[in-house]
Amino acid sequence: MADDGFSAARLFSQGVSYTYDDVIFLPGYIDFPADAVDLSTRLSRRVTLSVPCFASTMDTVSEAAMASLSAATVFHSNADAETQASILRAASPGTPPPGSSPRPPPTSSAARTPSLIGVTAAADHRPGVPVSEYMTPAPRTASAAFLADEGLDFVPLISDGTGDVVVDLITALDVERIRSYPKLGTPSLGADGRFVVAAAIRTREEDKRRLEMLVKEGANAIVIDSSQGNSVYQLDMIKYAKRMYPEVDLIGGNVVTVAQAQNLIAAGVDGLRVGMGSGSICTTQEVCAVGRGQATAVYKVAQYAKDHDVPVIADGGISNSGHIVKALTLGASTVMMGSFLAGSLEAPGVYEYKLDADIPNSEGNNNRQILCCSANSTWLGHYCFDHKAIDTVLAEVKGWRAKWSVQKSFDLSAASQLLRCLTTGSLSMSWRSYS
Ligand SMILES: NC(=O)C1=CN([C@@H]2O[C@H](COP(=O)(O)OP(=O)(O)OC[C@H]3O[C@@H](n4cnc5c(N)ncnc54)[C@H](O)[C@@H]3O)[C@@H](O)[C@H]2O)C=CC1
Ligand SMILES: O=c1[nH]c(=O)c2[nH+]cn([C@@H]3O[C@H](COP(=O)(O)O)[C@@H](O)[C@H]3O)c2[nH]1
Repeated sequence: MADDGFSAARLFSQGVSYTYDDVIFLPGYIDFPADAVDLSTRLSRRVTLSVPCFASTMDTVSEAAMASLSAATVFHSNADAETQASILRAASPGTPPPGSSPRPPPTSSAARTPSLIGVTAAADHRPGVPVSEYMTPAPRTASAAFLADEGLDFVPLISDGTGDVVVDLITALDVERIRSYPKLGTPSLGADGRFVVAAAIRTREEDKRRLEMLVKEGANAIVIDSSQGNSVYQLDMIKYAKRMYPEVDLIGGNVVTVAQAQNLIAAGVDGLRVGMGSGSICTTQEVCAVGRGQATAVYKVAQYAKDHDVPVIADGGISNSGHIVKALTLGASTVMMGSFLAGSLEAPGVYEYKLDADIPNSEGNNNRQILCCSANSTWLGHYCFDHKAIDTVLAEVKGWRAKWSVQKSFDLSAASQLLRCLTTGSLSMSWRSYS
């Protein structure tokens, strides 16, 4: 076969560090449909994911709702250990999706474990009337047609063989998502049937207690969260965690060089997180003068780690689907994303809209004003040069809010955000060509 390209081995041995945007791949040959591609991968040695993307350990991105994304999420440690453990607990599949407020379905109270006898819709509720008089008998299937026919916004999911115990609620939104996006409809589930979740710890003494609580809450993997993983503190924590909880996968990092990776792998990590200064808000390269172009870092670490069967997470700097393709092609098993998912419905942060506007000041000149507003219209701040124009500004904001509600009615879920990326075809094409 004619080869007029430049191999990765050659490219990355020139003493130059490349970012994602510095490299581009040559196209291969397509002989398969996009939906034939299996996107499943490994987060770490023993934890598998249905898609190769998951959410960053950041308090603006990863809390319980993000776990309903088909990929995994890493719960941040910017909270006390109890709060973090409760976020992990809330991520069980029995937790209703954000924004929905399903009422408990009627159950028979005679049994010790309540068993399901029917479902009701909000409009049906009649105070003082026994629920059995207006409920619909318990459905066995959750289909879009069933929901529409019955006028319900959710149906309960009943476990097999345990006496009609309700284990989950399937909402109309879930059904719609599964129907439109069959690939992403397959969530990443652990052996216990719960969403795959990981949680972050740091390397201080008090993190040993945090670690214990997170393991008790069923974390599938623990991420030791540091901008520079190759430290005596992290090595000690890895050894401690592996000794105390050998059943839990441990992800170390962050690293960008083979020397760093060597130390962490020797200490026993099951996964490596790669990226120093690659994140959208990262200041490591400016503040600490260390780091590496993310394409080079992923390639170098992944080359070494694959010989030790340690999956690599490419962390940070993903701002388009091409970056995901590049990270995976260069050897990462998954990508970790912060800003890419921060604006989605599942993210805990408030929506913040920044708008530029030309608004006349008292002298009749136009001043550029930058307005910041959260989704519920709480002012986060505004910067205008002429305070007398504030009334005008507020009037403008009113107009914009109308537009925002239209914008918000678009599907901004993290799942669809990812799907748009993963179904572009470029991913499947490159995967097939380069794997
Ligand atoms: N990927 C990236 O490039 C970056 C990520 N971050 C994120 O910011 C957060 C904080 O990261 P870092 O500042 O690196 O946190 P860190 O906790 O790893 O380090 C902070 C400082 O504490 C020291 N330290 C850690 N454990 C210690 C112990 N047991 N005894 C004494 N000293 C100890 C470290 O040596 C370091 O000087 C993390 O969430 C990280 O992911 C921050 C910067 C860059
Ligand atoms: O310099 C930093 N200061 C911070 O406060 C910080 N918080 C997160 N991170 C890192 O950025 C990653 C997410 O990057 P993206 O938004 O580009 O996906 C994350 O996954 C982290 O590796 C930080 N870096």
